[in-house]
Amino acid sequence: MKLFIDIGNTAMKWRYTLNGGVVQGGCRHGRDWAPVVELLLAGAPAQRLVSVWVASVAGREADAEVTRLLLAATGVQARFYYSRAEHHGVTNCYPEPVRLGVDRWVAMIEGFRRFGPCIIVDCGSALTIDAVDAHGHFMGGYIVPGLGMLRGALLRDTADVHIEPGASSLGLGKSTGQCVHNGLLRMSVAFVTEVVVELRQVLDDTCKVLVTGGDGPELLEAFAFDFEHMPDLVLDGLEFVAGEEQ
Ligand SMILES: Nc1ncnc2c1ncn2[C@@H]1O[C@H](COP(=O)(O)OP(=O)(O)O)[C@@H](O)[C@H]1O
Ligand SMILES: CC(C)(COP(=O)(O)O)[C@@H](O)C(=O)NCCC(=O)O
Ligand SMILES: [K+]
Repeated sequence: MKLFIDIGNTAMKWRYTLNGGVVQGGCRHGRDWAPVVELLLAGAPAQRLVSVWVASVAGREADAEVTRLLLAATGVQARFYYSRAEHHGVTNCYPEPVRLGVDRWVAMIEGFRRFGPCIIVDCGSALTIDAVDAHGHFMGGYIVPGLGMLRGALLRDTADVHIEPGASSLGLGKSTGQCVHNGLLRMSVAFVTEVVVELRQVLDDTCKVLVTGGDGPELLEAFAFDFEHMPDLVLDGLEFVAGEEQ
């Protein structure tokens, strides 16, 4: 049985693969790693764990702690995949390739492998948009705060903005909560839409747009362009690149 883990800045997502079967889970981690690893292991199928591969953007301290916890509990040494200059036909445009978030990198490799040129929208703690052309060149991307971060900033930096959870739409808000939810949704959707429209003039107007990330379901309701919702794109990419490593 193999274990693949995607550690972002808000949530940890995991996937066990065992002779054809797949068991997945995920939760917000709050950077409290012990209970999250415990939860991850509690959901493990009763099979011998042979390998653990991790794609993490949570920082080296988090990586070391998760590695320690997994080793103590399973005896297996977690292996970390990091962004690089080129892999599986995708070339990295960063001057220092390893600085590119590995979640973005493995998503690009998976997207290019399956669709060729693609635009990847990851609605995570940060909202990222990345473009890969027909030659596998990572053209570049954008990093902006995700919906959770935007709401948090408004709450933290204002005295009278109190946000109750609520559905969001693109319409004018008629309460503080609605003004915030709808405003942040509209701002995020407008940004993504403008970039997609522009990139589809450069890449190809049928270029696939792949939407992933925890806030994906909320944003894609409002997208007016066609897209593929691929909530497991990062885990899919990690499983692919890990499978090719010895
Ligand atoms: N289990 C969860 N319950 C509610 N919201 C979540 C959950 N996990 C993630 N989110 C929301 O999704 C966003 C994070 O997306 P995700 O892609 O899961 O995280 P990461 O950035 O850690 O990869 C945040 O805005 C957060 O509010
Ligand atoms: C941009 C990110 C924070 C997104 O991570 P997430 O929202 O999934 O937590 C992550 O890809 C990252 O830490 N990147 C490193 C900087 C870069 O990609 O340029
Ligand atoms: K992510």
